[in-house]
Amino acid sequence: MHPNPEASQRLAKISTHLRPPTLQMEHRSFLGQQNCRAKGGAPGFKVAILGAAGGIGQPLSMLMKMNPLVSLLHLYDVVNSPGVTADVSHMDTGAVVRGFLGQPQLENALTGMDLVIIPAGVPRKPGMTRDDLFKINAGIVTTLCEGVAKCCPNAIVNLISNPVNTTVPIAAEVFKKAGTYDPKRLLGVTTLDVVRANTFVAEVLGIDPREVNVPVVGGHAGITILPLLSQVKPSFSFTSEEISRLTDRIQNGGTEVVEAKAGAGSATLSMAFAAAKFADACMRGLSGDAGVIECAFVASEVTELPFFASKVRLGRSGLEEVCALGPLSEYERTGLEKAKKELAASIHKGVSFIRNS
Ligand SMILES: NC(=O)c1ccc[n+]([C@@H]2O[C@H](COP(=O)([O-])OP(=O)(O)OC[C@H]3O[C@@H](n4cnc5c(N)ncnc54)[C@H](O)[C@@H]3O)[C@@H](O)[C@H]2O)c1
Ligand SMILES: O=C(O)C[C@H](O)C(=O)O
Repeated sequence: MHPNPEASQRLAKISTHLRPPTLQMEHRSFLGQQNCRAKGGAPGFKVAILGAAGGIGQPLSMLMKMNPLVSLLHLYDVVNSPGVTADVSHMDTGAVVRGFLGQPQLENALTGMDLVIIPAGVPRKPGMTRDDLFKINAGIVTTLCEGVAKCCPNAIVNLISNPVNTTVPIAAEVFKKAGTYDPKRLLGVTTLDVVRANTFVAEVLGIDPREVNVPVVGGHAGITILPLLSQVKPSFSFTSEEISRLTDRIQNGGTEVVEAKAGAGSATLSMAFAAAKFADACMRGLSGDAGVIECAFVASEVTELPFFASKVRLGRSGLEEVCALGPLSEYERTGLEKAKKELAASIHKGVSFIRNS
């Protein structure tokens, strides 16, 4: 007999209350039903991750579950989302987690969402360019964006799937076709380029990377990734040798990871970190925070190209302002011309993929 029968009774009550229903809840949430935890209706954003069981998707799911701005987290994938959902849902943070598996559950995954983050698609292997992913990922992004247009046309979309320079124009065309396109709500995620640039520059300056801010403009592939080292904060005068070495490393940061992973994929952890940072900025903007500035690949009039990555201001309606490039060095002006040529072809490829389909 327990020395304190009252405490023993209370404990028994708590443990029967906790264990079996928790398991039932995980199961029920997979049927798209209301999760018990949702009944309080905590204020916050409803976020879906499409491709949640992948290399990026899993750590990103964890990071979004940790974000206090998220009240409901929908994890969708065509494989393995039940396991990721069960795992992440046990974290004792505020967001309610629901899982969705396979195409028949895509609409339930998307309905009511404020923010949709898309890291679905195949990653590179050594020797491949991001453009080599086009054949498979173009179709995946099209299907997912058709779902967004139908089920949550007002959601902000953070598109991660490569090649970003082409998948963003594809998404725009899908939304135009559906009559839901709003350039303020479609953002290609290029935050990893900024994250890398800050880190590599901080190494040279010998300071904490969190104190560094390098705008990275253009696009998200090779020479289209254009770090504006002349605008680095805190300001610093690099030698030409430093500029060329840093630019090369930032442009090839993705390849550095692909080669180091030797066939096991591309950047996942640093990308999840970057995506979580960008999603947080989007939600802060939506909440009405002032002065939220990030770089992203968006519909733009900063150059003659219809899409371009640059600093943008995020606000209550998503993309509130595309910032001008500011003064460029001679080195950056030359880089910009080369970047624009490649970007024009990548954008055209995405637009024609939908218009000729
Ligand atoms: N924007 C960037 O900076 C950046 C950085 C890194 C990677 N990426 C890109 O992100 C993508 C994902 O990379 P990863 O390493 O996570 O790949 P991964 O293969 O580990 O994961 C991709 C996930 O997408 C899922 N998926 C495939 N088709 C789907 C569909 N139709 N609907 C929903 N989910 C689907 C897969 O099941 C898998 O779980 C790649 O295209 C990669 O090139 C972009
Ligand atoms: O390099 C890749 O293929 C993935 C991603 O675009 C990256 O920059 O790490």
